[in-house]
Amino acid sequence: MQSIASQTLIDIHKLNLYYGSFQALKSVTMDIPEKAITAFIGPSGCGKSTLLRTLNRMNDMIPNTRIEGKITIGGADIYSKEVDVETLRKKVGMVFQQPNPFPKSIYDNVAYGPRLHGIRSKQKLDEIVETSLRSAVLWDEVKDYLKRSALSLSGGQQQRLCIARAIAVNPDVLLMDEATSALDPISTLKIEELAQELKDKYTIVMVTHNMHQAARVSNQTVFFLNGEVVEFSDTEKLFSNPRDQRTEDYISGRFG
Ligand SMILES: Nc1ncnc2c1ncn2[C@@H]1O[C@H](COP(=O)(O)OP(=O)(O)OP(=O)(O)O)[C@@H](O)[C@H]1O
Repeated sequence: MQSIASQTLIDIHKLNLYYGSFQALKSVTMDIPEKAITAFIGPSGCGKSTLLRTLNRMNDMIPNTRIEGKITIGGADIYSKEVDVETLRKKVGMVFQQPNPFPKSIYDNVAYGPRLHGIRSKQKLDEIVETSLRSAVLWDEVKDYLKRSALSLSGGQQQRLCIARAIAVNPDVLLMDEATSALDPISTLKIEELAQELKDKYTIVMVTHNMHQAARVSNQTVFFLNGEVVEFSDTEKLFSNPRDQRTEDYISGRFG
């Protein structure tokens, strides 16, 4: 992927995160550019998902979690007391490893967020549902079945529905936590292509176990080890000419 020069949207500064007495993130500092795909890679347990969860405060839901340091998104401190977490999560949507549509119709899944945020007009909701499903490249497959249960869709379709549901509330950021690891290769490819399209409008941060996916899809890659950032580079550079020996060992398959 060619890197694109763009502005920082997410600024993480000296972030420490503790689960009880265990320190899972150690002085993590990075600038994540807007409208690009940033991938987090590293061996199991290195803190990728933990860091991703801090970006929309999903870690608030985990007991005994404590953080130090600062994260700003678009200049606003997301851990400040004034922040309304629901509003933050609207702006910073998330897609998980297992597709998790609600046991509702396809339409109601996408309309859920907009309704929650006060949109009542049927015409407006129809419009949002169509646009979101089109953006998630699912519209053509489901347009005649919008009343059907979301659970009747295939895993790959369900994941695209979850992306449509996240898009429907007009976020700035999309977090993807191993969003393709439960999918077959063709569905995976579709999500990767979709991410490429979505990055023109959204800032995407993805955790992936699959280095090839990071290399194929992302503009920037961050390599983590034991809760620390080892290297943050343009993806092409990180995979072709890593700065750190540990990155080289990891990408060449010597561990992890
Ligand atoms: N809820 C929790 N309570 C206690 N420790 C946790 C919790 N969640 C994660 N950890 C620990 O924090 C460390 C980082 O975990 P995290 O899930 O962020 O890693 P990861 O790089 O995403 O791993 P994986 O690739 O296996 O998903 C691990 O040692 C993990 O055991």
